[in-house]
Amino acid sequence: MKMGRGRTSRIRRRKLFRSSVSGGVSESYKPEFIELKKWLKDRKFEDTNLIPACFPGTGRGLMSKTSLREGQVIISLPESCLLTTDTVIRSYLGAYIAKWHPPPSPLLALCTFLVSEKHAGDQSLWKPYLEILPKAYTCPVCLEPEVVNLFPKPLKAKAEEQRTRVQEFFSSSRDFFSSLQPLFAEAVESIFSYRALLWAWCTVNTRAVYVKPRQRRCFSAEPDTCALAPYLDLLNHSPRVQVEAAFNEETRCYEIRTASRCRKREEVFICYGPHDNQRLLLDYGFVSVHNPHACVYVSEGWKQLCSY
Ligand SMILES: C[S@@+](CC[C@H](N)C(=O)[O-])C[C@H]1O[C@@H](n2cnc3c(N)ncnc32)[C@H](O)[C@@H]1O
Repeated sequence: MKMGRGRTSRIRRRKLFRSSVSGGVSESYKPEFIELKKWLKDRKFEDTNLIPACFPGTGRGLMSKTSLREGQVIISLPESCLLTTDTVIRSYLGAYIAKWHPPPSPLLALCTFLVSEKHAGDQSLWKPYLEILPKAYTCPVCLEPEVVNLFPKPLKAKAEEQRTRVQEFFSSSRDFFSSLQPLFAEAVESIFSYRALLWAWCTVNTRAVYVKPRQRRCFSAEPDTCALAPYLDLLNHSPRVQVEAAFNEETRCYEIRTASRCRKREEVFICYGPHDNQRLLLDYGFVSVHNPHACVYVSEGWKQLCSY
């Protein structure tokens, strides 16, 4: 192909260069995203700024449709789209939670709802959201012990702690799951398996946004600060961007305002926090290359050696 030398061809080449910098390939044509967009529209959310796309390096994320200014609200998700403990309490699980002693944790309520709705399949009102959730996760708790064994000692210890925590979460929740038997035709043990709970735990752990703590008597004293935010939770992390994210009491929407500019068709990032790579791997199942918060953990032996 002959390359022109005029202004139009320069603009065309610049455009080509830009899209190859981001390298994002739109996924908005996929049936699962078409369904999700319809579901969101029914809940009064229509996105003008972003489209789902797949990016080299970061995988699935959101791409800007137009250029985004500093200070612009990039997404404003209505309360009706959020999955919180309120959603769970209002559901068929509410009565079971209210009568269970000791009161279940807010995390258990969210995980139970996710597993139960996933089990409901086509009957679930949350199906379009559940369909776009990852089928599997890469947090250390999901990795084979042989893989965890290859981690540096401090990370291996944290990964084992995480596995113990999730296993205990499962064993301490089994009686509560048994109490839900009247809701299901199948045995609850086959629905609320360790595998299913692990998937739900990772879903909440890697995707939930922070909301103002609420205190309700039907839940244990653990903080009730997690909300699942469909679509918004497709935003990937970059330690280099700054955003403000919070539930706006006036608009009754969860809003994200960016402090960084973003060009058209680039991946739009948010910052999950100033996390080092150990924290990112433990909490989200990935590490960030060129992470300005990266640090090296040294074990006791090394500390003693360095103090000589
Ligand atoms: C809130 S979700 C973001 C959307 C997610 N990529 C998806 O496809 O559903 C968080 C997960 O995205 C992935 N992720 C986020 N930021 C990333 C990054 N900078 N590089 C690689 N993976 C990332 C990790 O798997 C993380 O657990």
